[in-house]
Formats: sequence, structure tokens, C-alpha cells
Amino acid sequence: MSDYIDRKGLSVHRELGRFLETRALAKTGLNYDDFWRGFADIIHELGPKNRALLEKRETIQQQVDDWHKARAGKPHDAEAYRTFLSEIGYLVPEGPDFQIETANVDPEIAEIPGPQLVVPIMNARFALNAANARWGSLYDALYGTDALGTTPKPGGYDPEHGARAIAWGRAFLDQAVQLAAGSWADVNAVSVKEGALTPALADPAQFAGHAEDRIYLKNNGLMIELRLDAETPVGQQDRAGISDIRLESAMSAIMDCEDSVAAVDAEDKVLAYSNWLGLMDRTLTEEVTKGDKTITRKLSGDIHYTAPDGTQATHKGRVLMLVRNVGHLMTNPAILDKDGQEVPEGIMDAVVTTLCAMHDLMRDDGNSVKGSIYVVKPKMHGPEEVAFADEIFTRVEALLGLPQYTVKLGIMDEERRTSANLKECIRAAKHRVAFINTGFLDRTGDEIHTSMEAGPMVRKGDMKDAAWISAYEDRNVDVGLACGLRGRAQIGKGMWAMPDRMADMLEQKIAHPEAGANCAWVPSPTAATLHATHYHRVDVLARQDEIAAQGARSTLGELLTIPVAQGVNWSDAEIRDEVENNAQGILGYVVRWVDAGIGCSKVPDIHDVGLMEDRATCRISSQALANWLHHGVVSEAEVMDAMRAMAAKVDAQNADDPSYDPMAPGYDGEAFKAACDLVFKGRAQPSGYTEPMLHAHRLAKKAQMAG
Ligand SMILES: CC(=O)SCCNC(=O)CCNC(=O)[C@H](O)C(C)(C)COP(=O)(O)OP(=O)(O)OC[C@H]1O[C@@H](n2cnc3c(N)ncnc32)[C@H](O)[C@@H]1OP(=O)(O)O
Ligand SMILES: O=CC(=O)O
Ligand SMILES: [Mg+2]
Repeated sequence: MSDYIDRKGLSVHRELGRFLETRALAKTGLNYDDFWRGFADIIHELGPKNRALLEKRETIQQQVDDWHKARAGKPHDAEAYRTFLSEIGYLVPEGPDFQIETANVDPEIAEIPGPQLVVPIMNARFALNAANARWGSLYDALYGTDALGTTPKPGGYDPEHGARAIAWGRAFLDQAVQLAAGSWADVNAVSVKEGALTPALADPAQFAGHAEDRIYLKNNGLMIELRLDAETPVGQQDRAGISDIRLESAMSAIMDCEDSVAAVDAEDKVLAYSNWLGLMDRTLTEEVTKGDKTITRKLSGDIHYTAPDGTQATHKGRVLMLVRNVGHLMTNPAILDKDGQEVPEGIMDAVVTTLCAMHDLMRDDGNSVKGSIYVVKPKMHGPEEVAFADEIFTRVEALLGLPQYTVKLGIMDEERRTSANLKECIRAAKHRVAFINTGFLDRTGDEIHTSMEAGPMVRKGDMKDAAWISAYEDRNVDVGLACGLRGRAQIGKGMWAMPDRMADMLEQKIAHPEAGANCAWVPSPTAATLHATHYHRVDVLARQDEIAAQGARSTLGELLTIPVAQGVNWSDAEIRDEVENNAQGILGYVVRWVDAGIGCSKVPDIHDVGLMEDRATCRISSQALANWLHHGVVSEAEVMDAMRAMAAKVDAQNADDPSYDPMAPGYDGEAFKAACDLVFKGRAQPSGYTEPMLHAHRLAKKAQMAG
């Protein structure tokens, strides 16, 4: 029996067909024949356009490569370079000023700045946790991480460490909800009588309400909950019996079908889509076992309390959920077109994730109270590709009978051609853009790949100090504000990629709201709770006004500065350090991707700091090595030696995992081959992406496992 069923000229993998017909289409009221006919039309009409845009990427890259090759050894002529980029259509002419017109945007996006969590959608346990990460315990986040600079003594509750968390919490309250007199540190009791809070607040409007054992406070649009329970160890220790301070934490979360997952075929895509559907129709649950306890994790309910005027109030208990589709590059065997070709995965994602989200629109108290669906579209190169995404969603809305612009678009500013033409990219989706975000990780990979022929690039760690990146971050905010995103859409900043370094994050990530970002990415709910404290300290909307008043802070010329290493003489030790660090990151990530289908991992770097690795960080490491190889900074033999040595190291790091298949000493498994291909064939990969190699080797591994 064939794996595929015919549906109006599409060959649809049975698993996906079954999912769509028995689950996703059910209850939508859509006619199945009309759906498949319309889906097939979209594939056959937009598929060729998709392929043409990818060919244009290749043509432009070839022209850029040739330009650098022709000038090898000569000083870089920035003016000539810019003229050339305009001539080949890499830079497009900038049109008149305009304001975006996106309507029906939820308050979590338009009005209330706060953390944005990202989560691999294929992991239901994590995805449910992310959906519920609207609220998090500040005390748990402080107590259970390195945030306070110390860790608790082992064995039960450590009152000394707890006291430090309580003191931190009181200092936080002093700053976020100032008292009319004195400090929260000296408060001995908290109570509500006739709608008034004792102790009195400097601004009484910050008292939002109360419930049985809870007090609700508000600052910069974000809620704070004081839990009163003198019976718990913390409540006993606290002079006012406050057992916890809970914060509104992740205001939104991106359910990721892209760089944090490994989805290579129909089976994987169905898992991703069914988890998304389960979040949208609220049926997703997962058994979670910790020690000898098993609980069923499900979506949290809302919060109910009494407002100061005595009325009953409700506040959301879940984040606003967005879904990240894949970009325009990949195809997937889950559906074949009339010619037997794999369909563009981005188009398939657009149809299926929007269809699943229709289940949310059917309820009054849905994910979106405004009747919108939020799709994040990554890795687009320039305005034409954004216009294509807009066209895809217009077609999908028509197919599903949704009003045009129901789907709101998050534009990841993570490819160089998008940064350089950002104003025109936003214009191309001006009726549906709901965010722009600096995905600096992919963006760094594209920076290296685009200018591969220009020379050896600076070391990975030095990229953050390069001229292009500060121009990129500033321009993204400046252009976003000039296009009217304030109050309508998010201007977001990128991921904190050191999930265990919470003290560093507390110190450094305040830079994101200070830079005028409505949201910035965090890797975990705990990080969301801690990062939320930054939005209490910074009034982002006021910062945006200040920034807008300054006018443009950087130039296109600065953005286009190529980070080629100038006059550097790296020592042998520095080169070895750089190569081994990149090799370790690639191998540590790829072995779990290819062998276990895990798309996002915490991998220790060469200094044993656990780093969040996903396809974007892997793109940087592999492009960095490919670049140094190409320019002779290292030889192939040296890189291969490093790959082998690091494979053994990664094996040792995974020694406790009984399902782990070591790469050494054979070095002949799919994972090791994939890692080598990413490096040694890295220069030839489209835009330096890791997906083609990862998918090919994961498919081969799956076939081996099935065989
Ligand atoms: C460049 C880009 O595109 S960035 C975007 C892609 N990156 C991401 O999506 C990062 C998402 N984060 C993650 O996948 C994980 O946090 C990792 C891989 C970094 C670390 O994972 P682990 O080592 O398993 O985390 P750790 O052991 O510290 O914590 C696990 C706990 O935290 C929770 N958790 C961790 N990350 C998340 C998350 N992103 N969302 C929800 N819950 C999470 C888990 O549910 C688990 O709790 P549970 O046992 O109650 O279920
Ligand atoms: O997607 C995010 C990035 O940094 O890349
Ligand atoms: Mg990215």
C-alpha cells in the first residue's frame, strides 16, 4: 500500500491526510473537497514563485561572490560596493514614509511590553509549560538558579538562601510598586479593607485587586501577585507571611515549528501540527513524571479576583501564543505536488497552522481576544520575499474563509538583505505585520555567508562588537518606530542563549527594553520570570518615544560594514580554541538532531558553559569554520582532527545517556557525517543554512532505524 493518498492532484502522506481530515478540518465547517482543491491550487500556483525567489537568492549570492573575488587583495571600496549592491537589486530603492495599518492586535503585542518565550512545538511537555508561562514564581526563579550569585545548601529548604530571595523580592517591590511611606522590607502585614490596600501605595492605582490569599499589583501594564500563606517555609520566614511573589512573566510565546525542531517528514510534521492544534483547541495534555509523582499537564485557567471597586475581574492565565512557520527554503515529503515534487514546506505550514488556529477563533475567550492568528515568518530575504509571504497568507485566508489579514505576520529581521531593506520589507506586509525581531543568530550566519569571499571573518565571540551588529540592532528599532509600530506591533530582540546563566541575564538583558524593545526572547519560563523584572524597571513605550525623537542612529553604510578580520595575527592557540569551540558546538547539537530528532539542546561549550544550540547557532559555527577553511586560516586536516577530538569529548558528555550512540572511534555514523558536511560543504549551502544537510542525514538515520 502506498504511503500517499491522492487529494485533488496532491499526493498527501496518509498520516498527514488522516490528521487533517479527522482532526484539523473537523469542526471548522469547511468542505473537504473544496479545501483540498484550494490547497492544490495554492501549491501549484505559488510553488513556482517560491522556487523563482530561491533562484534569485542564488543569483545574487553568486554576483556578490564574484564581486569580492574580482577585488581580492585590494582595499574594500565601500562606496563602489554599495553602488554594486543597488545595481544587482540587493538594495532596493526606499519609498516614501508610511505607517503600518495592522488592526485587531492583542494587547500582549500592541500595548504591554514583556518577555517572549520560544519553545520547540514538538515537545508537548515544554510547549504546555510555555503556554502556562504567563505566570511564574519569582522566588523559585531566584532560589533555584544562580540569579542571586550563590546556590542553596543541599538538602531541603535553605533559609539563608531563602532570606536572600526574600530581600531581593522586597527590593524589587520597592522599585516596581513604591509605598506611600517606607520600604517593603519593613512591611509586617498585608491586607485589604474596603477596597484599600495596607500598606498604602505611593500610587494607589497600582493596586489591581485581591482574592482569598492573593494581592494583585500592577506596574507598566504587568501584574504582580503576592501570595499570602504563613504556613509554608517561606511564609513562616517572611515577616508579612508572603510566601511567594509571582510575576506575569512571558506575555507571549512562540510555538516553534522552525529552528528548534527536527521535522523532516510527515510523521514529524504531524506531531508538530497536532501539538499546535491541541494548544488551539485546548485538548493538549501530557503526563509529566517527576520522582514518584505523575501529573497531567494541561493549559492553565484564567485568574479571577476582586477589583478595588468590588467588581469581579479576570486576567489571562496563559501567554498569547504565536506559531513560527518555516521559511521559504525547504520542501517536505509530507505532500507531493502533481509532478511528484515535494511541496514548499513554508506553504504547507501556512495552510496547516492557520487551519489549526481556526479552532481558537471559534471561542470567545480564545488565545486571541481580537480574533487574530499570529504567524512568525523566519529567514526572508528582502521585500519581495515578504510580499510573497503576504500573498501566501492572503491565499490561505481565502481558502479557509477567513477575513483578509486575520493572520498577523512576525517578520524576523535575520537575513542581511532584509536588514538592509527593512523599511520596504515592513511596507510589503503593512496590513498584517505584528512584529519585527532582530534574530541576531541567523543574522550572524548570513553575515558570514554573504561575504564568504571577502576574507576571513573575525572570531565568533568578536562578532558582538562588530560595526554591523550595532547598526543592525539600532536600525531595526529606528525603522520600526518610523513605520508606526509603536502601539500596534512589537519591536523584538533576540535570544538569551545561556539558559543556566541567570545572574548574567539579570544584569545584561535589561539592555533590550532599554533599547526600545517591546519584547525579547528567553529560552525558558524561569528566564521569562527574571527578565520580566526588567520591564518593571524600564518603561519601554517612554523609551520608544525618546528613541524616536533622536532620529536615525546609524547608517546603511555601517550596516554594510563587512566583519572581515583586519590585520589580525591569531596565535596557534587562539585558532585551535576557535576551531574546537565551533566543532564542539556543532557536534554536540547535531548528534542529538540526527540521532534523536531533538532540534534544540543545551550543549556545553569549550569552557563548559551550557549554550542553547539550535539551527541558527549551528549555522554560525559551521559558516565560521567554512570561512576560515576557505581562506586558509586552518587546513582541512586540522579541522578534521578537531572534529574527531571534539566528537570524543561530546561522547563523554553524553556518557550517562543509555540511548546515546557514540561517534568515536568509528566516526562513521550519520551524525558525525552530518557535522562534517555542515563544515566541509558549508560554503556551498544555500545562504549557509543547516537545514538541507541536517534533513538529509536525519532522513538517512530514520531509514536506518526503520530498516
Ligand atoms: C535562534 C533561535 O531561533 S532561538 C529559538 C529557538 N530556541 C528555543 O526555542 C529555546 C527553547 N528552550 C529549550 O529548548 C530548552 O530550554 C533548552 C534546550 C535550551 C534547555 O533544555 P533542558 O536542558 O531540558 O532544560 P532544563 O533541564 O534546564 O529545564 C527543563 C524544564 O524547564 C522547562 N523548559 C525549558 N525550556 C522551556 C521552554 N522553552 N518552554 C517551556 N518550558 C521550558 C521544561 O518544561 C522542564 O520543566 P518540566 O520538567 O517541569 O517539564
Ligand atoms: O531566530 C532567531 C535568530 O536569532 O536567528
Ligand atoms: Mg533565526
